[in-house]
Amino acid sequence: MTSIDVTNLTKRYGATRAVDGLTFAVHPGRVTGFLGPNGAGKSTTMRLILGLDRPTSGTATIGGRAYAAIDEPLRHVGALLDAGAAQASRTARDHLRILAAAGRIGPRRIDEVLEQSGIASAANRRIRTFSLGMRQRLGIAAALLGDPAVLMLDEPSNGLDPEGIIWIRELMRQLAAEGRAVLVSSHLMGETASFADHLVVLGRGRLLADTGMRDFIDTWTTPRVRLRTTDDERLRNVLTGKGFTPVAGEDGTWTVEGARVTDIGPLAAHAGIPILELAGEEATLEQAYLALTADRTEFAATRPAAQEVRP
Ligand SMILES: Nc1ncnc2c1ncn2[C@@H]1O[C@H](COP(=O)(O)OP(=O)(O)OP(=O)(O)O)[C@@H](O)[C@H]1O
Repeated sequence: MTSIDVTNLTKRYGATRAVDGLTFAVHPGRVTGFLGPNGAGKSTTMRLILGLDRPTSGTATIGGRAYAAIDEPLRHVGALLDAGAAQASRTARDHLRILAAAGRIGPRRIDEVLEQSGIASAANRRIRTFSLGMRQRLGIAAALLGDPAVLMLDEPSNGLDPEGIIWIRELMRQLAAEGRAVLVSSHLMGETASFADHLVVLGRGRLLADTGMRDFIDTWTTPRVRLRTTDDERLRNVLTGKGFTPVAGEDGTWTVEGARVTDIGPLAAHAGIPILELAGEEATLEQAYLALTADRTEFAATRPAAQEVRP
């Protein structure tokens, strides 16, 4: 089982610390979402892991080895960093053929990954005729070519249509279920929530969070319950008496911050208050992420949406 291990990794570009003392691991068998505002250092970290840039200090290893020390690296690590990098005058098949030959990968894999990426019917077309989504699929096909145990994908949903977004989500879940280590950067919180088990969040090159998805959401959001009753007065009195602050909505419902249905249901039952509706409101990854970045004020400056986050 192969992991990615980043240890005290720092990369300076002149006065900019793109990556600053970063330590985290990407474990096999799960999808790790890699989040952070623009310029947080996600792409730089991926480039350092792939040996495309040299760290100022610290290490990044895959299965305990630096990328440059791995024999036949395409068989161990697949990466999608810049889907625009493929030479536009080549066909998709030729592009993959050249990569396969360089990585000493048998040509049989080419058809498999073309099929798996949904571009088999366009295999003999020149890449210059490809849409952004097709280029993205070709980049993913290239990443899968060596059947690697580790995958690193930078914004893989970029340019994909709704069907493509569902495809990439299912593909990542499948790759993790097969026991691979999958690191995926994204700015799309709804998307990330749909495929990631674990999160690594960066801000200005530093680690802000390294935690399970559920824990992250629970830590950075407050639960909330919405309910409706025929006896508003008693409901308000009972809940206020228990330290809650129910807020009446215009549509006749009440909202209670900091409460779960398991808090409110038994209280109402015990007091004999008729309940017409009782629902917990699921907090989202986006709310949690914005709360985290709002809490660290240096990351909130460019994020007015943070004001919409529940306290
Ligand atoms: N080759 C380079 N030379 C100088 N500065 C660089 C270089 N590459 C990255 N940087 C700087 O390093 C910081 C981190 O950039 P990076 O692209 O890693 O962030 P990111 O989290 O991937 O951002 P985004 O979400 O916008 O892709 C930024 O301030 C960026 O300007």
